Amino acid sequence: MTTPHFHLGDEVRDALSRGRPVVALESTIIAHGFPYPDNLEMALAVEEEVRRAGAVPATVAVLDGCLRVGLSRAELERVARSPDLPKASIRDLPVLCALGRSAATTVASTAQVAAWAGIDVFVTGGIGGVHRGWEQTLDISADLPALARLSLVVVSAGAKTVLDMAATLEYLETHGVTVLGYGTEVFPGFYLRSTGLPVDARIDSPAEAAAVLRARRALGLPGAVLVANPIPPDDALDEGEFNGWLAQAEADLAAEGVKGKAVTPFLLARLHALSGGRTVAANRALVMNNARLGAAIARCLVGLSAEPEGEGPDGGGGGLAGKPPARGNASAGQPGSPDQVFPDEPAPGLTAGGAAVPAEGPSRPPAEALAGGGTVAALFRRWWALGHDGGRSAMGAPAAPGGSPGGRGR
Ligand SMILES: O=c1[nH]cc([C@@H]2O[C@H](COP(=O)(O)O)[C@@H](O)[C@H]2O)c(=O)[nH]1
Ligand SMILES: [Mn+2]
Repeated sequence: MTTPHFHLGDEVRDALSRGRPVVALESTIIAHGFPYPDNLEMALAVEEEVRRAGAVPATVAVLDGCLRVGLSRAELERVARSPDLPKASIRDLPVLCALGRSAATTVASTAQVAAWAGIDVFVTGGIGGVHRGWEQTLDISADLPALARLSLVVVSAGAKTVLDMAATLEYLETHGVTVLGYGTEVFPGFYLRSTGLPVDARIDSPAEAAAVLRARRALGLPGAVLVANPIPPDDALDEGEFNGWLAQAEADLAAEGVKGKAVTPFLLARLHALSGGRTVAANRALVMNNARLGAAIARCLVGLSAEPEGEGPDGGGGGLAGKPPARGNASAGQPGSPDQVFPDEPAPGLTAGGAAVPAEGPSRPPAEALAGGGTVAALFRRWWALGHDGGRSAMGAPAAPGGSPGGRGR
C-alpha cells in the first residue's frame, strides 16, 4: 500500500463541508500523557468540552495505516488502552501509512494532518520545544518546525515546563511563529501561569486570535499562530514545589539514560508519580481550559459568535451552525485600511498563501469530495479540481505549499 489513506469521521466531515467550526485534538496526550483509564475519561471530556463550547472535536490518530480525523468512541478506547501505541511525529507518517501501522500523533503530526484536512484550530496541553541540554543533544521537538510551516491556530498552555523555555521562545521567534498571550503579557509555563518571559503580543478575546490568523494568511505568511493560554489560577501548581519534583525527575532521566522521543513521556510519568497525581490534575484542567478557548476561536474563524448562545449543545442548533462561512472577493478591502483588509468576518477570498480563490466557490471541500475514506491525494485532487486552490499545485504533487492544502477561502 503506497497511497496514504485518510478518513474523516462523519461529524467532522459534515462540519467541514458546512463551514462549521472544528477543533483538532492530538492523541499522544491520550496514549502517553495520562495513565488508563484517566486518559480515556479525559479524551472524552475534552471532546465534550469542545462540543459544549460550540465546535466539533476532531481527535487525530493513525490506525492501521489510515490517517483518521475524528475518532469513534471505540477508536478512542483503542488509543487509550494501547500502552504500546508508538508516538508518531511527522517523519513517522510515511512509515505508518506505507506499512499499515498505528500510532498516536504528536502536536507536529496532528497539526500536519489537521492542515491537510482544512482544520484551522488545534488544541493541545503544551507544545514540545527545545529540551534542556539541547547544546549537547540537539533535542528540539519536531513540533517547533511544524508550527513554523503550518497555517493554523494552536492553543496551548505554553510549552511543557520540562523544557528550556527561553530557547523555545527564541526558536519560535527565529522561525517567525506569532506567539500571543491570552489575557497575559508573559508566556505561561504549562503547570505554572508564568515563565517570566514575554510574549509577542497580548490578546483578550477569541476574535482577536482569529483576526491574527486571517491577517497572517492575508499577508501570505506560512506558519502558525500560537495562542498561549495560562492554566486557570486555581489549578496552577506551586512553583517551588513543582521545581523540586522536576529536579528529581531530571535526575532520574539522567540516571536511567533515557533519550530521544522517550524523554517527554518519561518526564511526565515521573512528575505524575512524584507529585502524587497533582501534575495530572493540572494537566487535565489546562487542556479543558484550552478546549474552550480553541472552540471559541474556531467559531470566530467561521464567522460565528465566540459563544454558542441559543444553539444546541453540539453547536448545531439555532440555525447558526449551518451558516456557510462568509465569503467575498479578493478585492474587498482597501490597502492601508487594516479594518477592511483583516476584517472580523472570515477573510474574503484569501487563502493561506494569500492567493485569491473564486468568490463563488465553497470555501470548504464539498461534502461529496469528503465522502468515505478516500486517499489524501484523491480527496484533495477533487477539491482542487473544483477550483479551490487558487491555481496552486495539489497535495500529492511535490512541494505542496507549506504542507497545507491552502485554498480554504479565508
Ligand atoms: O503535556 C504534554 N505535553 C506534550 C505532550 C506530547 O509530547 C510531544 C512532544 O514530544 P517531543 O518532545 O518528543 O517532540 C507533544 O507533541 C505532545 O504530543 C504530552 O504528551 N503531554
Ligand atoms: Mn525530542
